[in-house]
Amino acid sequence: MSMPTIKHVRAFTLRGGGADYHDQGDGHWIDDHISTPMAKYPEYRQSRRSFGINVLGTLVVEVEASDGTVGFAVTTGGELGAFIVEKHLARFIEGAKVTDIEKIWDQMFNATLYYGRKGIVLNTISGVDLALWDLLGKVRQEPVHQLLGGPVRDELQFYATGARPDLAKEMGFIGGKLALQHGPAEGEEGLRKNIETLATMRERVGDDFWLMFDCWMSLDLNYATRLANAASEFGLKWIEEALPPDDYWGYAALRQQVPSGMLVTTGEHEATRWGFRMLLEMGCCDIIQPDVGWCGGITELIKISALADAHNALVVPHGSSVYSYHFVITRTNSPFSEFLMMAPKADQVVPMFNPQLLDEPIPINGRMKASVLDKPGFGVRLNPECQLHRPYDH
Ligand SMILES: C[C@H](O)[C@H](O)[C@@H](O)[C@@H](O)C(=O)O
Ligand SMILES: [Mg+2]
Repeated sequence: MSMPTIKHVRAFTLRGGGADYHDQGDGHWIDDHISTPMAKYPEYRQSRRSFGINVLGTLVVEVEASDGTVGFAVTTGGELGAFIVEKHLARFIEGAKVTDIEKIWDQMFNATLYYGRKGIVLNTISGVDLALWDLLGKVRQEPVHQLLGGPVRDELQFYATGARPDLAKEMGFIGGKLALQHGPAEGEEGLRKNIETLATMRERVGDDFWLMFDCWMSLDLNYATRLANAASEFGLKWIEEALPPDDYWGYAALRQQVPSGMLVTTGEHEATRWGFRMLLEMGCCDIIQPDVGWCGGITELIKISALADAHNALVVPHGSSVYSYHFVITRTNSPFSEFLMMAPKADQVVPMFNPQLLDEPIPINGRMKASVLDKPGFGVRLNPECQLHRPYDH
């Protein structure tokens, strides 16, 4: 069966929310005194935008096939990613068949090995890979989940990340993940405030609703251990990304030191099968949380997930909208998903990559039927009202 070839790949940038979901305006919970590795500097403690969490913006990758079919994807990457696509990766994409996804990935990864391996380069490779899966699905008129082997369950269930786990419970989510607001630089007073927040939420949600802390790489081993022990009294289900991503040794120690039954999770800033092999083989965590738009795309996440399965680890991808939903629904070791509450007060369910993706599905009562995903590719369209900018061409 002859398959179309890829005629063009184009890279655009977009600002304002979307895939770079930290790129929000004032008054948003996601930028309200969240603990980060920069919080040791008081001038960078109140707002993550102050130190540049949103400098990259969204990268839009578009691939057009010889039969006129167009696939696309969005991820975090902006102008840096656009440069890498147009000036470097395009040569491996244009002229290839729409089915050459593995080969294109291998060439993109090995050709950028001298300056890539993780971070913006893997974000960019992920964006291309997601666009290629979208294109293949559209050419074959099949949803991506069907290309991956099909659903293993009838619906997805979600926990919600945001400032209001109490409202998330009312909306039908299975749990609520709080962004930790105080780190080591704020001493015992900060630790007490963290626990007070957890205690208040536990009081509101009762005993059977998951509560988690997301520490966004901001702690040290001692603080994380003390936080976990203090939080145990209020049934903290997991402590997420407590340490910097490269501190595999610290994670391995933390996992031995947290109270019995508390889970240690990490991985959203890790990339490739090799990075996750380190996390798994060093016993760093119980759940890995790759972001499919940052770890290498669907093509790499398939490999990461199989490795995790062999280690009896769960794979719960970091919130990445449809790009992870189509994956999670097909994996037995991905029993639930994250949904990032992008409404400024975390008081209503809005599409995660708002406003960039039209037809982006949202959880209803904390769940999403697999049938909602039964549209070709990832089943979303780029919002034509979003002003695309193409900073480079080739
Ligand atoms: C809520 C966290 O601080 C981050 O903003 C979020 O992007 C990520 O860590 C998550 O797990 O959702
Ligand atoms: Mg996280």
